[in-house]
Amino acid sequence: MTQAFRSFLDLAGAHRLAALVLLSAIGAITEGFGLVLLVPMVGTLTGGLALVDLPFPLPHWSLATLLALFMALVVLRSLVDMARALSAQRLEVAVVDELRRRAVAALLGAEWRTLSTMQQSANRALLVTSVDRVGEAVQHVSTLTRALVSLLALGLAALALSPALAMGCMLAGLFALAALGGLRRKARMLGDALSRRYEAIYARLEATLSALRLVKSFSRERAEAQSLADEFNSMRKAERRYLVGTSLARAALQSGAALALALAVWMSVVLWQVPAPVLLAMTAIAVRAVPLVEALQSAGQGWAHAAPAFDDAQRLIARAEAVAEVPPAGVQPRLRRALVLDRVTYRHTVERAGVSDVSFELEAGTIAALVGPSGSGKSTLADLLGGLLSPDEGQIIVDGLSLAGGHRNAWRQRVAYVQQEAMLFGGSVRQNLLWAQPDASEAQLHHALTSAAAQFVEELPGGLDCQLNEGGRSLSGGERQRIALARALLRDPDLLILDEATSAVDPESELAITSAVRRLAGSCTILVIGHRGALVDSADRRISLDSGRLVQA
Ligand SMILES: Nc1ncnc2c1ncn2[C@@H]1O[C@H](COP(=O)(O)OP(=O)(O)OP(=O)(O)O)[C@@H](O)[C@H]1O
Repeated sequence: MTQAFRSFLDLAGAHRLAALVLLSAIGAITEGFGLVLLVPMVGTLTGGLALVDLPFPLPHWSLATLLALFMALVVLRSLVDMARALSAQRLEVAVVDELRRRAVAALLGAEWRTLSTMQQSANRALLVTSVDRVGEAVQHVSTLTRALVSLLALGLAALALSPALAMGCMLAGLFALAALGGLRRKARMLGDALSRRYEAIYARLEATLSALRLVKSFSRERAEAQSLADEFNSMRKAERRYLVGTSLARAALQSGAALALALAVWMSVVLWQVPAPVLLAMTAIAVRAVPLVEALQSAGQGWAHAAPAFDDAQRLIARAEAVAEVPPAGVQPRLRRALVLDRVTYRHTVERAGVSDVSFELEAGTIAALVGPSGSGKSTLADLLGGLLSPDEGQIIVDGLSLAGGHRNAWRQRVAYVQQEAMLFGGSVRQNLLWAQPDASEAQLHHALTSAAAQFVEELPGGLDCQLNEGGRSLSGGERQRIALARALLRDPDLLILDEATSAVDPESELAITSAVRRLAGSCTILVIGHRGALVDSADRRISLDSGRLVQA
């Protein structure tokens, strides 16, 4: 059993699979029974019933009774078919939703160390496109189930009517499916290639759309449009190659089936003198079976083509779960005395240290400026202090409590972070603020805005309810930074990390923010990362890094 099929079984749940198989079986039995009924019907019509010699007794019902029974079977079958289609759809939704839920939960629960190195465009491709392809794969499993069960029922009906003929037809069908196995394997390869194409398209799209300003100012519109078109073309080619495979299989099966049917009719009439009512019912069974064999082949190819999406999703889940964070500890660290770094070393890669052997103590309620040249390890140190990263060596201690295991995760709830590229969400200013503190009162929102020198919000159309577009791009960089600061303040943090948080504001706003931040000193410990400016100058002390090492504390 392949890995993809194992994950399908795991996600589908036994009761949903059982419902699907049961409904397919009822549908198939009804159909098989209806086809067998053709024998007494045709026999009654032609008067040839006496010639029919079957291993089971045939009912001598009137034509009206037979037709009524036939009708009842057709109605029953269409109702069962409807229920089966609904059950297949429920199965698809359940598998897709569960897979997406697991992937999102695994991603969000993973350590920042791994998350920060993942290619997020590949994750986006996976969560949107691959998961949809998983939906297709599930549809193929439903089709396979229905086709297999129907063929089984038709096979039994055929065996009951004419064992020799039935065996011959079954062998021909099996031979055809085996001969087309290569196309199923090819579909799997093409499915893998398609996954890679989707990842490339997402990466390309994301690069272009997030750099539109750059694209326009460098007059790269045509070149970007061309490279996007090239990506889409290679995806279309991958899709077309798969389509060629399925069309080829259908054509081969149809031609093979016509030949097999002609041969079977000839042998039945000339060699075995099969009575006309039986021959007619057998032909009806064969005519019904051929599209089912086709469905089996095309669903097999479809499954093989879509199954790599299952593997991709499971790979992501396994990778993220392998680095799952320890859940937050029950005891939440609080910073009321001191935050201590004790010989802390963090390596981004084996040969690349972010910070090395750093030790200092930060007194609670003070403002510290973390300075140093570009690449000296400031952001790495901020991520360590904020509980996003854990040291490879040494430890970080908050009021005597080491931030190891679940304590580091719990500590993050006491930290607020404002980064240089202030990240706002599409929606109102109010929604952006409440995101950090959902139960904040109106007064708290206004107070946070005032503390962050962001009173300009009151002047925006709608004030707090002013709608921002994606990423808050309808505001200037400085305005975004001040709203981001207000959002951070709403968390009432023990540690506030300001990573170049005033880089985009004008001198007047910087002074306003600096005095607001100074007012916070005492109630909150503040780490200001930057090179220069009023905020850095206002700090109580400077912690200076160079090449990941402490040069002043
Ligand atoms: N994900 C990563 N993988 C590998 N190396 C990394 C990674 N992130 C940072 N580094 C390296 O770690 C070192 C410290 O980087 P860091 O971002 O902490 O510096 P910084 O002082 O904040 O720089 P800047 O002022 O330019 O933002 C640099 O040499 C950087 O190239």
